[in-house]
Amino acid sequence: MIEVKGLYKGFNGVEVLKGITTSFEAGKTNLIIGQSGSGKTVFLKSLIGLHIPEQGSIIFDGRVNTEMNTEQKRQLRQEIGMVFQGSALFDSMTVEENVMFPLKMFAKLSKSDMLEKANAVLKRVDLIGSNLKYVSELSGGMQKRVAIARAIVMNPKYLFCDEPNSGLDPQTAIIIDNLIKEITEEYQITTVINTHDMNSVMEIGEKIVFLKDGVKAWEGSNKEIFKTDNEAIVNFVYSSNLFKKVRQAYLNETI
Ligand SMILES: Nc1ncnc2c1ncn2[C@@H]1O[C@H](COP(=O)(O)OP(=O)(O)OP(=O)(O)O)[C@@H](O)[C@H]1O
Repeated sequence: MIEVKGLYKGFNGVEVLKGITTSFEAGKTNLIIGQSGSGKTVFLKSLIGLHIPEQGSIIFDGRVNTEMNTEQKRQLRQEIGMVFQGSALFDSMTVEENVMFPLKMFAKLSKSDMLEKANAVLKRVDLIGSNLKYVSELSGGMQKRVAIARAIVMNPKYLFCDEPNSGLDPQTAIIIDNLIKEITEEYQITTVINTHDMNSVMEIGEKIVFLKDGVKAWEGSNKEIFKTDNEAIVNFVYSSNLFKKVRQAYLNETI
């Protein structure tokens, strides 16, 4: 579980995050949504430790970020898996080498133990048989699977995903979303996903934090989004006519 308390972060005197308080439970897919420029990336980077907040705290299963020593921070970094926008894989490496990369960097394992772990996660993401292919030979959806396999190979407690299904067709995007959701539940990972995708919100948004101008304007689940009368979130999510109709049908109990 990650608890966030009164988080402030700004740049050159301009506040971007303005006192965010929320929490993200283990085993759940937690989503951060909001308009462009609302502070989602700054928030995600603050959670990962790439930005140092001016005020507030981030508590990782009881460990307060501001109270950790160097060794504790190093330990925490090893418990974090990341899936970046665009996958951020190494083109010059095979699938297997990409997945083993974190193990080579952080774990003292024999080649055969690394291979065993890589194969286990590649199996989990349905990529067995692609071990020796180069990233450039894979489709976008397969590349995301490799990125997910690499993110979970160290058995992370926390998984951060930045726009994990950007650039994918809607069907593949939902498959990738559901894969992340299943893995999150299976391994009881605390997963936080930064997304623009309303399908993801509806499909896997077990907890949604909606940011507006650096402030948490709403939080709740995908089911609650249908019922809420919070104007900010309704206007954001139901900006399309289709979603407006779906919401109305849900409220009228015709779906
Ligand atoms: N390193 C930085 N230095 C200065 N300003 C920054 C920096 N990073 C982000 N900002 C500013 O913080 C604000 C929020 O940016 P952020 O990237 O978090 O938005 P976002 O919600 O992720 O947007 P998008 O959906 O377009 O990715 C923007 O006004 C941006 O210019």
